[in-house]
Amino acid sequence: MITIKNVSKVYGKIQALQSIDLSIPDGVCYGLVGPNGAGKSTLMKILAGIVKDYNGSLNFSKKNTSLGYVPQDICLEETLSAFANINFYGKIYGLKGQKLAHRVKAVFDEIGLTDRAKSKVKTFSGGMKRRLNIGCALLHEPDIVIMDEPTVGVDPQSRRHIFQLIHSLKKQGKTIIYASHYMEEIETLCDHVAFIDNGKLIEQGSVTELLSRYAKPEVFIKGDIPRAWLGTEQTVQHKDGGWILATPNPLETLADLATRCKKQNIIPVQLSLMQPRLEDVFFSLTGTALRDNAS
Ligand SMILES: Nc1ncnc2c1ncn2[C@@H]1O[C@H](COP(=O)(O)OP(=O)(O)OP(=O)(O)O)[C@@H](O)[C@H]1O
Repeated sequence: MITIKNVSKVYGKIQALQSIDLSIPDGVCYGLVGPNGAGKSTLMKILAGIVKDYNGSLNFSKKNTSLGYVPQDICLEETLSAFANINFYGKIYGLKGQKLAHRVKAVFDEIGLTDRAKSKVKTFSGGMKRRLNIGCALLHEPDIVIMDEPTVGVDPQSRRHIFQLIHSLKKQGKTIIYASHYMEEIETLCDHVAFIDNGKLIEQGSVTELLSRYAKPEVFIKGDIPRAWLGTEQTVQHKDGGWILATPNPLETLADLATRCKKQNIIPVQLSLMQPRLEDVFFSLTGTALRDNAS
């Protein structure tokens, strides 16, 4: 367990973090979500021991916890080969000899770049550089992997690869702390999430718990259905050629619509529950969509 207590950080006049309290259980993938400038990177740098002049306290319940940190900005020497870069980081993490050679090989396999090990980094695509950047943090088999927006600017193939890698790290029981402003990624990868906005912790909890607490499913109906048919008491929004109905009782509304369709011999193209999204949770907490602020 990582316990973050009352952590604050100022850069000159900028309050980057304000009284953050968080507990991160072992073995989970923990998402940090917030718009640009929210304070995610600062918190990660504090966790990684890069930013040291902060207020508050940080406690790792396990003694001698090892950390791997994947920075937001790619930190590789472009004129050297992928192998030379990985080897360099391995040495920084204290590996040598057979152990270093074994881990370098294993990491190249994990990031799917074995056949490009001898190529210079400057010949790599953005996605390949990201994968190599991640690999550099895994050489010493850390207990905790901190990843700061590791999929920014990557192609779909590399993104898939990064996701597989994270699933594999989860299976190995690693704790992963993952910052992103892509909600879909957090929903796919993370068990827990903390929303940060303007340096403040807005809310945190398990993804399932937050979804059920803040966002209700909606009902979607699509077909030859005029707005008036849905009645005036419903909050209705037109989307993707159909209607989204916000309702406190989604199952009842669904059943009611099905009954009415049957009675009137209307066959909708689609009649379904729309699952709530983390984006909706963020919106209900802050009144803004994450992407309004994100790049
Ligand atoms: N070294 C620094 N010097 C001065 N201000 C900084 C420094 N690092 C971050 N900040 C400021 O602190 C605030 C939080 O920045 P931080 O990078 O932690 O946010 P973030 O949520 O990671 O944003 P992004 O998604 O854009 O990386 C911002 O206002 C930023 O401009």
